[in-house]
Formats: sequence, C-alpha cells, structure tokens
Amino acid sequence: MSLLRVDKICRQFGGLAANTDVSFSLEEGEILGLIGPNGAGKSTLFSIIAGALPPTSGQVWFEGKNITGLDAAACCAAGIGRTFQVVRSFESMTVLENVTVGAYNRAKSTKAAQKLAMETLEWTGLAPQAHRLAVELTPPEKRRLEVTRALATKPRLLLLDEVMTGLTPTEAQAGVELVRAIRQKGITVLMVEHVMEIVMPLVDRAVVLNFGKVLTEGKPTEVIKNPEVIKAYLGDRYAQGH
Ligand SMILES: Nc1ncnc2c1ncn2[C@@H]1O[C@H](COP(=O)(O)OP(=O)(O)OP(=O)(O)O)[C@@H](O)[C@H]1O
Repeated sequence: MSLLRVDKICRQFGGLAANTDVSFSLEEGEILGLIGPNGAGKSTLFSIIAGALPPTSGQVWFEGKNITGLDAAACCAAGIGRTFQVVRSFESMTVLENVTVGAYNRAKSTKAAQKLAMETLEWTGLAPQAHRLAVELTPPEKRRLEVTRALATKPRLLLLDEVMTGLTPTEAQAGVELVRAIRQKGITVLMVEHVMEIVMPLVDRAVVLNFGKVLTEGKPTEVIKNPEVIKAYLGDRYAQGH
C-alpha cells in the first residue's frame, strides 16, 4: 500500500484549472520531487494534500484512508507536515517558541512540547539559535526553522515547498544533507524544488507538472531526458549539459 495516493485531483479557481486529473503515488521512505514551471500547479497540489485547500474533485488517500476534505489541523494530526514557499515564522517569537508551536500538535503539556521542540532543534542544528528571535535569523536559518517546525509535528510525510530557493550552493548542500537525514529517520518526503542540480541527485522519483497536468513521472535520469520536459521546463541548455 502506498503511503500517499493522489487520485484524479482537479482544482479550479474560477475559470482557471490549477490542477487537472493529477494522479500519482508515494511509497513509504521515498523522496519524490514535484517539478514544473511557474504556475504549473505545484503549490496548489501541496495545499490540497495538506488540507489547506479542498479539491474541486478527486481524492487524497493517506495510509489507506480517504483524507479528502480534512482540514489542515486534521491532516497534521494524521501525520502530514508541511513548509510554506513563503517563510511563515512568527518573527517576534524565539526560535524555540516557533518550534514549540509545531510540537503542540503532538505533546500534551507545555513542558513536553518544549522538550520535543528542543530535541528537534538539536537534530536540525538550530539549537544554538534557540533563544534568538526568529526575525534575527538569516534567510537560510529561517528556511531551516520552517523545516524544524514541521518536523516537530512528528510527520510521517513531510511536504517541502522550495526550501532550497535562494540558498548559496554550500547552504543548499547543507539542505540536501538535512533532507537525507529526514528520510533516514523514516520520514517520507515530497518536495517542490526549482533548482534541478539540487533536486535531481536527491530524489528517487520525479513527477513533472505542466499546466496543471502530470506531464510525466519517473526516475530523475529518465525525466531529464524526456523531450517534453526539456521543452516545457528544462530548456535546451540544461539538456545539452547532461
Ligand atoms: N488562490 C488562488 N486564486 C486564484 N488563482 C490561483 C490561486 N492559487 C493559485 N492560483 C493559480 O493557479 C495556477 C497554479 O498556481 P500554483 O501556485 O499552484 O503553481 P506553482 O506550480 O506552485 O507555481 P510556482 O512555481 O510559481 O510557485 C496559477 O495560474 C495561479 O495563478
């Protein structure tokens, strides 16, 4: 049984079809990349899987249960954690407080939530910043804070929305190592990422969206050679280099 199954998802915004008949599965322990040009419908699909947006039609199955229509809190409780494309830290709170907000989804008391938050910060390497205000963090630290807060909800599936965007190659490499460590802990990862040089060596499989539809899916090495993917997204320059 797949951990996640997205089945014929459609989402309309007025006359605009952001997702049309999107279907794919995600196996336990996989890292799956969701790629495609701007406006292809990636964030919309993330929001539908995470319960932030209902689909117009179609279904989302998680651990064999139909979770279509559950709200974001229920999806989080079910084991789906997410980050946002635009970083949403609580700027006037400390790093520890930010992560404690996530930990409350699992912990029954403030003390237990703070303990879980601190353990998660230690894991992601942000513990030395625990008592700083979120506003004081550098952009890569803020992205790491987002991931830490999502991890503190103890997800089985983590949705990462462009967490490497805007990072230097060294910072992105640290991000890649964090994603690998997350999988090592048994957490399945679905990630949206634009930087192909980062995402392709990292993912087991990639699903390519274009104009809201699945263009193709497969192993990264196959996907980047697909002429339709090159035309729609990668461009000839990337293809020639690989
Ligand atoms: N709340 C909304 N209301 C109206 N249209 C929307 C809304 N959210 C997304 N759209 C439209 O749906 C389409 C898909 O957008 P979406 O953000 O899902 O794409 P994306 O692949 O994540 O793009 P990007 O890579 O730029 O983040 C776009 O045309 C967008 O303008």
